[in-house]
Amino acid sequence: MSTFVIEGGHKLSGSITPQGAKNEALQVICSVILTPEKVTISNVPDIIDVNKLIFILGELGVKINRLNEDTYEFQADDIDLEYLESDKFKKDGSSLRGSIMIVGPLLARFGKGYIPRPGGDKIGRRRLDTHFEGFINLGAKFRYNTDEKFYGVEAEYLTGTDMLLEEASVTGTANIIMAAVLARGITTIYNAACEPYIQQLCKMLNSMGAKITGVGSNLLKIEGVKNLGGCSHRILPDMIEIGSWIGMAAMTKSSITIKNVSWDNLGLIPRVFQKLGINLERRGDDIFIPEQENYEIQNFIDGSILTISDAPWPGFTPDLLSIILVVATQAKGSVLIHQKMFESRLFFVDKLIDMGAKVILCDPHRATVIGMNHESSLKATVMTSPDIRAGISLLIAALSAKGKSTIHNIEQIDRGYQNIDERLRAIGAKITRVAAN
Ligand SMILES: CC(=O)N[C@H]1[C@@H](OP(=O)(O)OP(=O)(O)OC[C@H]2O[C@@H](n3ccc(=O)[nH]c3=O)[C@H](O)[C@@H]2O)O[C@H](CO)[C@@H](O)[C@@H]1O
Ligand SMILES: C=C(OP(=O)(O)O)C(=O)O
Repeated sequence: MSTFVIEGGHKLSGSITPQGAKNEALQVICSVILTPEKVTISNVPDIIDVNKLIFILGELGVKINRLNEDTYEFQADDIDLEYLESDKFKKDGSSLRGSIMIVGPLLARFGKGYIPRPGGDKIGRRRLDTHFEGFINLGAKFRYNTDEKFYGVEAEYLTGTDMLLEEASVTGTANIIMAAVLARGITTIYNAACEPYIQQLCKMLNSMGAKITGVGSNLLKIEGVKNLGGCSHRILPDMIEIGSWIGMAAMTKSSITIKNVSWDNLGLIPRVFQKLGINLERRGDDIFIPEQENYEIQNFIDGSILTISDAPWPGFTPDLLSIILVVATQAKGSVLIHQKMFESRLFFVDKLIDMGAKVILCDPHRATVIGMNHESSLKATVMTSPDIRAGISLLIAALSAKGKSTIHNIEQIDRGYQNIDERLRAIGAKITRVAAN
């Protein structure tokens, strides 16, 4: 377990460039399984989760050629399906959430897809029903080994159909799309997730020869094709990282420019930070955040207290709520944070309370934050990162706190943030990585 030691209370300045999006990378890298031809993907983030997925593809027999630091060429022309039944795969596949998305493409192209219960953040129940109901609708046979927690789907071929998803699951939608592109006939997916990650996946698949319409909406129409070919694809900047840096600038009273953010793909993200009173300017495709001594939370028009909650896209992403919460601790005013999707993502507020933040955890889904308007700073402390977004939120809290904080279990942060300590040091953060013995 490695650790960050952070000396807080220093202003940051300069510019930071977001990495490629983790959640898009996990989808588009899985899609290379759909074709025997070469696929080139650029702006791939160098993070633990993505590297684990690339490793799994390599074990599956995909040829992987790293063309430069962030660009890979993949070729799935000699897949070893036996690996899927090995103990090794049961271990490798369960180490991240994104591995679940190899199932759809494997099923579509090879007639079978297996996966151990995937990992990812322990932030409450994370069911996979949407994925497997989708495959079953396309004609696959499903089995689940409860002892081994091992899922499997098989089909000689898949047949397009109309389906209405019970929930707009992000990875579930991606998985079903990747299965349906090679199915016989037409599939419609209603209540589809439509995050930029999904839009990017659809654009990439279309450039490989798929026929997907409705991209960006919650109703997708997919006309199955016989084969897909190669393509080149560039991953968008990581919108969750961008939100993290906006929050970090406000909490540390710093002036920061976030470069090349692909503003048009950020949805409500800038607006929600503005509701906390944070000034930010669009400059070309950059976001400039000026130094601000204070930021004041806007109430609703009728004067009632602001609520910020998550919702499937184009609603506000749940992955930024922990960051919004920490930033609110130093705002002027109060806000209710309502994390609707996940059951255990707000428990980290105990650490913020230890640091002096005024937060009431109303129940596992809701927390009221009474901002301190920077009148007293958070106190440095020792903490452990429970999940990726709580981890970055605690890191932001530590950067704003007076004194030396320690964050253990930073692998949880590294799995989604590339070289974070080095990049933050470049803009003035005093952060040191202490490797595990
Ligand atoms: C690798 C990856 O891409 N992970 C993301 C993906 O996870 P993932 O695809 O695993 O998450 P899902 O979209 O399936 O659902 C997340 C949770 O929200 C609940 N739910 C979902 C949809 C809905 O309409 N109502 C609802 O309550 C689900 O029951 C589940 O508990 O999407 C999540 C939701 O944006 C993000 O937090 C994760 O970062
Ligand atoms: C919850 C997240 O990731 P994962 O789905 O990989 O656990 C996240 O990125 O915030």
